[in-house]
Amino acid sequence: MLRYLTAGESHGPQLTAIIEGLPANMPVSVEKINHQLWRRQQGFGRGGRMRIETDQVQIGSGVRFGKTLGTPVTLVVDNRDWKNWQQRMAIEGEPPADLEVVTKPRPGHADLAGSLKYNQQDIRNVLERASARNTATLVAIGSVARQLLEEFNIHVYSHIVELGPIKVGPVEGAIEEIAARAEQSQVRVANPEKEEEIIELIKKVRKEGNSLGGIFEVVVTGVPYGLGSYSMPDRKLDSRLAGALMGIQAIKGVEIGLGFDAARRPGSEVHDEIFYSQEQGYYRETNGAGGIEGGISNGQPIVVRAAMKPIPTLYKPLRSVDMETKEAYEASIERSDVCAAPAAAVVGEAIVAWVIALSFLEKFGWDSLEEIRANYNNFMKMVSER
Ligand SMILES: Cc1cc2nc3c(=O)[nH]c(=O)nc-3n(C[C@H](O)[C@H](O)[C@H](O)COP(=O)(O)O)c2cc1C
Ligand SMILES: C=C(O[C@@H]1CC(C(=O)O)=C[C@@H](OP(=O)(O)O)[C@H]1O)C(=O)O
Repeated sequence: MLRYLTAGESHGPQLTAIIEGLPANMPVSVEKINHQLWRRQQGFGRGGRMRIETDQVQIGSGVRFGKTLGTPVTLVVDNRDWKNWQQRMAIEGEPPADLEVVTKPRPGHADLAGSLKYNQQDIRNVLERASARNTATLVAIGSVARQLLEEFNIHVYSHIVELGPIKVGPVEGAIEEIAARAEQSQVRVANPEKEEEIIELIKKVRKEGNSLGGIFEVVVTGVPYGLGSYSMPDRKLDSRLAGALMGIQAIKGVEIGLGFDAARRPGSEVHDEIFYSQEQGYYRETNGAGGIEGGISNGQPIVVRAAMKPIPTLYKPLRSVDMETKEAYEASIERSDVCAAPAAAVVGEAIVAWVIALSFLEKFGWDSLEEIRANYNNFMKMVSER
């Protein structure tokens, strides 16, 4: 089974991920991982921390001469901010006498529930891991998954479809072109006319001490029939995608294909009719299902959207209560993102790539790239003959 674990605090020395279950002989490029890490750090609306960090991965195991060994792969990303936190985040010793203990929970963050659950008097012990800093490790593991998928011509793209109240609107072209335009945009939108409006909105919201969320879409092309299964809920490709996307900080909703809109339409305007031709085999003219029927990929592009709530740390804070004094307070904020939806889209791509790779290996085997390729080619032939 392909699986991963991540570890690391936001202001600790480093973030670590271990991937287990990758096939042997698969190319892994550090440069490609670093490129994905760089993409996650972009996007208008981010705060001061992104000027400190320049995320770079180090591979500590499982790869030799650029190829996997079939053994666990360790990925490490250093926190450059660590040097500013060494006393406050020391691994050993006593807390410094002047340590500022965090006792003021922010609505919308893990602060209150986390400090009660883990019996922490210092909310820093909660927020350090609840923070989305560790989405860097998700992008790193997702980038490795992507490199496996690329071997089979499977590609993952994303763009922002809504940001706060602004709908990007219909965007023209094939997904590759849409994603290429989004890649050039400071807010990952494929409609350049909307970019300025969105940037102005983020500036205004920042000035007001407020924050914004957004909705991003991830599309995967080249996915063969047969990933996932209807046989058990946890094997359904859609349930896996929804769970994985919901695992990203601040994601509050996931839609596959038409998603919530499917519930508002009659069946004739939802389901994708089936056609057959000698050249194409079975094909569809629509993709309301978003590439998944009965929990199984149906050969169409996978289309999934996720909704991110606004950032909880506000420069003009919401009302809360100091957990030590029980008094109402309005906290002062050091720094925060105002909008991180474009970054979340890159994390979304990564985690979607991970789920597709996991389901791909489940279908075609785990041990070596050559064996997987033979199984894949055989299955594709079987499908083309039906
Ligand atoms: C890429 C990214 C960046 C984020 N940046 C911040 C931030 O700067 N400040 C903040 O309060 N929350 C930020 N968040 C959101 C919080 O991490 C998140 O709301 C919090 O962990 C609570 O989890 P929940 O929203 O899933 O309930 C960010 C989320 C993502 C995905
Ligand atoms: C560090 C990252 O995002 C952080 C996510 C985050 C949060 O509360 O989730 C809070 C901020 O961290 P800090 O308190 O250090 O400014 C963001 O910068 C990152 O994306 O790499």
